[in-house]
Amino acid sequence: MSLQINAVILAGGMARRMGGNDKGLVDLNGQPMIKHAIDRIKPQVKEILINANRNHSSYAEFGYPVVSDEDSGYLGPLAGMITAMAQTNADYLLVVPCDCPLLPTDLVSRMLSQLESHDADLAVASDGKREQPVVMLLKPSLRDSMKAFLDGGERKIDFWYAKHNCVVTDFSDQPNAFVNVNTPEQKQQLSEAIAK
Ligand SMILES: Nc1nc2c(ncn2[C@@H]2O[C@H](COP(=O)(O)OP(=O)(O)OP(=O)(O)O)[C@@H](O)[C@H]2O)c(=O)[nH]1
Repeated sequence: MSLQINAVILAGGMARRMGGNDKGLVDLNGQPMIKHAIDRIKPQVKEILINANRNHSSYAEFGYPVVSDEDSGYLGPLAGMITAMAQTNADYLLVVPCDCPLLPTDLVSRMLSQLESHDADLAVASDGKREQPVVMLLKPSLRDSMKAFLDGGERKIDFWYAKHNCVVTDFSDQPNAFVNVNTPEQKQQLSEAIAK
């Protein structure tokens, strides 16, 4: 029996460094930022969920369900994850942010293979220098633990996964895969690099 893997694309942040403009909808080389992530992830998963806290009708135009954080307090990415984990019936949930337009096309296969070979609960991606805490493959059954962590006032994702059986999947062979866009200047730089 093949495993079902679904994805949530997190677009629920305030995007303060982008001047408050909704980062997932900001144009990058002719497409909304989130569309680049969707195109990378779509072939790798069965279903996609978009997690956004504003502009729902714009996000709905991509053709996937859109959900807001259960708690509307902008509690950070973990809030989006627990919302998505409650709504999925998949074996594993892939979590990615909306602001990484160059995500690996072999993200799921490599994380899953490592996760299974280590009998781990979750895999987190690394670019070889840093772990990428908002790029994870995890079991939805971890939701209770994540919710308790968040309810306890904690926000740091790496502190949460350090409590679990976690493997780090190395993507240092794709050094730009997790380039992320937080500011208008970074958007301009990436736009020029993609266009070359
Ligand atoms: N659901 C949800 N996602 C969030 C929240 N805060 C950040 N994220 C998402 O987590 C990822 C990383 O977010 P950041 O870039 O650190 O935060 P941001 O709010 O988008 O941007 P800044 O305000 O500039 O820090 C992005 O995909 C965000 O959309 C939140 O409160 N809820």
